[in-house]
Formats: sequence, structure tokens, C-alpha cells
Amino acid sequence: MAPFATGTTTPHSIEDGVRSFDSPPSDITVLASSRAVIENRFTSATIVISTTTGKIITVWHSVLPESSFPPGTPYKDYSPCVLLPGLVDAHVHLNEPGRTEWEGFWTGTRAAAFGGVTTVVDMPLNAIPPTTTVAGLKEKVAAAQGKCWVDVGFYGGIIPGNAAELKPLVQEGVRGFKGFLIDSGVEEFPAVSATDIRKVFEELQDEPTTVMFHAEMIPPVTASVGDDVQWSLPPLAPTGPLDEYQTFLDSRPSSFEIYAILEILSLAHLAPNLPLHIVHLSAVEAIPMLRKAKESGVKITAETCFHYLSLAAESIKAGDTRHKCCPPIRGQSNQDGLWDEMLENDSIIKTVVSDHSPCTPNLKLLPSHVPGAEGGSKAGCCSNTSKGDFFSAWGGISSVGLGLSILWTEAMRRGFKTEETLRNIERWCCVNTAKQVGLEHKKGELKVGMDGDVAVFDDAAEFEVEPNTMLFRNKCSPYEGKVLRGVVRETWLRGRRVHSREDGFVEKGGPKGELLLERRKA
Ligand SMILES: NC(=O)NC(NC(N)=O)C(=O)[O-]
Ligand SMILES: [Zn+2]
Ligand SMILES: [Zn+2]
Repeated sequence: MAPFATGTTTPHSIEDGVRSFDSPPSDITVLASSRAVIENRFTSATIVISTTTGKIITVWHSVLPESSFPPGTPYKDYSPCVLLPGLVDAHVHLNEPGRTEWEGFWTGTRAAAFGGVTTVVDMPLNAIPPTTTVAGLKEKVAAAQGKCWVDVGFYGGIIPGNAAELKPLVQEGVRGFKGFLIDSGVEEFPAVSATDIRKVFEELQDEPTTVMFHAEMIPPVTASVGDDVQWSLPPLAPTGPLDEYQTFLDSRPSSFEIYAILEILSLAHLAPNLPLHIVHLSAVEAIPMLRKAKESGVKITAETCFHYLSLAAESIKAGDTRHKCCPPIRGQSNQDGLWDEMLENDSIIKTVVSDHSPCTPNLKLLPSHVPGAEGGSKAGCCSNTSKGDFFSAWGGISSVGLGLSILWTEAMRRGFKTEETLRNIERWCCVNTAKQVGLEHKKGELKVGMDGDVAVFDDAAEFEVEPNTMLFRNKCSPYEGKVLRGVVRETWLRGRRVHSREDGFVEKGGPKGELLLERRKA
């Protein structure tokens, strides 16, 4: 039965979960596949999107043939590629204005679109000014206009002394806040103390927002955790060769994450209704205390990153500072522990994000034999003696747009089941990231009423990460040279194709990304 031709809204192929629609057929586009993830079900699907509103207007849990739609309706059956919701990467540093040479809206969002990411949320630091004031947010927004290939939301920043800016930033539509408990790496974004956090909690306790922390902290004195665990507290200063990864890892032990989380939890009672979130959780040892806090009623979640789930300290070569990030990538057993936690029911780790935090290659101080170093040697900013120094190099890993393939590659390497993994990825990278930033009413799921954001994922294909597949501004990433499984064939944003591997970007009319500045409801 042809739904449009007959005017009926209930074709006989309908299964449960199917919605009806009465939209005029002239402004629709149809994507179908025998394999899709729809509301956490692995199913066949036909998705009808209004090109006028950009919203999904109907979803069938079956592949309707093209003949079901009026002649001329744009229609494609992508079988056996998988239709996934466009990913929501809730942790990306787009450093424009001020450090646009590190990353900008144009390049960062093109890299996102290339990899099926249709929403990014921009971190409040590394641009100048940082997003710690309404004026700073306005500068960001002005700089972003007309340059975004995917939709972009903004976080606000928490620094000492800016408590009075926080409510106004909520009003202006920031999607949450981030603060540091350790040096951030940029002087305009200092770390907060317990006194500052108290003020922040007082200010934001009843606001519709999330307060997030970079949870690493240098304990002031010996810290004891409970009765029986005593953490030895190594200094942040190096105790071995500066170009050995282990020296760097030893300088930022798991206890720094534990100590920071204990500090946050000790203050959480001041704002019992305020959702708290730990960004880029690396240390598996911190999980039990987070779980315990959650069980006792603290509203707290955590995210981890593609790199903590796919890279391991044991394989990082001397001087390869492309791997430097904070908190650090830890050992293989830590990586295994993070995966174990994520596969638990009701895990504390709800989301997986990129923490794409790039810089110009010279600031990575890469020795000339490491890929991505060329800019460094040309820039000549550093003496040869500092090449490969993990302590002086910029901390941050570039990977926006590579995440889906990174996760997929790792999950397949671990022998995980295809359908379950795709459903998990939908949860970690779409549904839960959208929820974390208050966008669950329009992003992260392929269902009626949501934005028509779709990633067409070829789970069988492979590609090599090389300059042509890293569209971020600086081609300097630890994934370079790796062969990843899973290729995003097409990316659709609100019912329009933004990018396809075959035809590249749809340049006509320029970028169509919107700035997501509506005020959060919860
Ligand atoms: N200044 C930064 O961008 N820092 C970032 N750096 C990392 N993760 O290494 C972060 O998110 O903390
Ligand atoms: Zn951080
Ligand atoms: Zn970050």
C-alpha cells in the first residue's frame, strides 16, 4: 500500500513503534535501511524527514520501497549500511576567537560532519576570551556565525570570581559549565578552590544546568581514602626522562582523579538537585566512589573519551606527545576496566566524547620522526632539547569526527556483538550526550519530532587516518596512520545531506549548522 498515493497514514507493513503522518509529500526526504538503531532497537527502518522543518515526521520499522512515495520524492535505501542518529559530541574545544590557528568553527565542525557528528558542544576554554562571562559568550557566538557545518552548543566556564556571571550565562543558553581543580594549561582559565565551588553551587543549585569538573587535583598533603587506603602522593614534577611516557603518567596518578572527585563529592550536599558531571574520566579506581555517591542520591554522572577506550600507555613511544592529554591515558588494564564499567547496567559512565583539544603542531614539541611534526620543525619555536618533552607539550588529543570509527574498531577487536555495540554507541554518543546538555528533545534519537540528523555508517568498510580523513585544522593526532573500521558514508543535518564520502561537502549555500542557544529546561 502506498501511504501517500492512498492518503492513508497506516500502511499494512506497519509494526509497533510506527508513527503516522499527514505531511504533504512535496517537502520530504526519505532514508531507509534494513539496519538502523531506532530508540535503542536494532531494526529495519524507513525515516521520513520534513525538509521544511528538518524534523523527523515518520519512522517505520521496515524498509518501505521507493514506490510507496510519490514520484520524485528523494529516497535512498542504504542497506546494509546502518542508520544511526547523528552523534552529539559533548566535549569539543573550538578555539575561536583568539586561538583559531589551533581550531576554528569552520574546520572543527567540518571534521565533525565528516564523521557523522551533527552536534558539538564547545568547551569554555582555549578561545580568547574564554566563555566565563556573557560578553565572552557573545564573542564566541559572533565568531561562530555562518561557519558551522553542524549544530553547535556552548558551555560556560567556572573560574574564581565569576559566580555573578553564571545565572546570566544560563539565561543566554549555555548547555552546562566546566571548572578545573588543577591548572588548565591556559592562564585565562584558572582553577577553582572549594570556596569557589561553594559559591557556584549556591548560585546554580536550582538552575536548569549541569556543573562539570575536570577532576584532577594535587592533594595538598597525604590523603587517606576511607580507613584502609592510603594513597602515596607523587609530585607533579618529573622523576625520570621527560620524553618517556611513563614519567608523565607517574606525574599524574589515579589518586589525583580520586582526590578531586572526593573534593567535589564533599561539597555536593550543598546543591542536591544540581546535576554534576565528571568530564574525561580516565582512572578506573575512581568508579566505586562515584557509584557509591550515586547510590546514596548524589546526582552525578561521568564521561570517558575515545582515547581512554582505545589507546594504552604501554604502546606510547618515547617522545610521541600526540598522546599527551590530561588526565593521562593509563595502562591497558585501566582501559579494560573502563570498558567493563561501561557495559554494566546503569554504569556511572553515561557518555563517550572526543575531548578534541588541538593546538598547532609546534606546541606538541614533536620530534621530527613522529607524523604531524612538520609544522613544528618549520615553526622553530622550541629548542631541540625540548622535543618530545611530555611535560612541556600541550595537553590535548585531536579526534573530533573519528570517534564512531574508533569505538567501533575497538569493540570489534574485543569481539563484541554487532547489534549490541551499535545500540550501546547510540546510547553513549547520541542519546546520553544529548541528555547531558539538555538537548534530548531534539537531538540524539531517530524518532518522530526530533531533528533529522543521521549518520549513514558502513560498519564493514575500513579507512586509514591520514591528512585527508582528519579534517580538523591541524593534522596532528595519535590516530594518524591507524586503519579504522567503520566509515561514515553520509551525514545528514536536519534533513539535509551535509557530507558524503562520495561527493564531499554540499558547499552550495554554505554551512547550515545552527547555534543551539535555547535555554535549558532541565
Ligand atoms: N586546556 C584544555 O583544553 N585542556 C583539555 N586538555 C586535555 N584534556 O588534555 C581538557 O579538557 O582538560
Ligand atoms: Zn579537562
Ligand atoms: Zn577538554
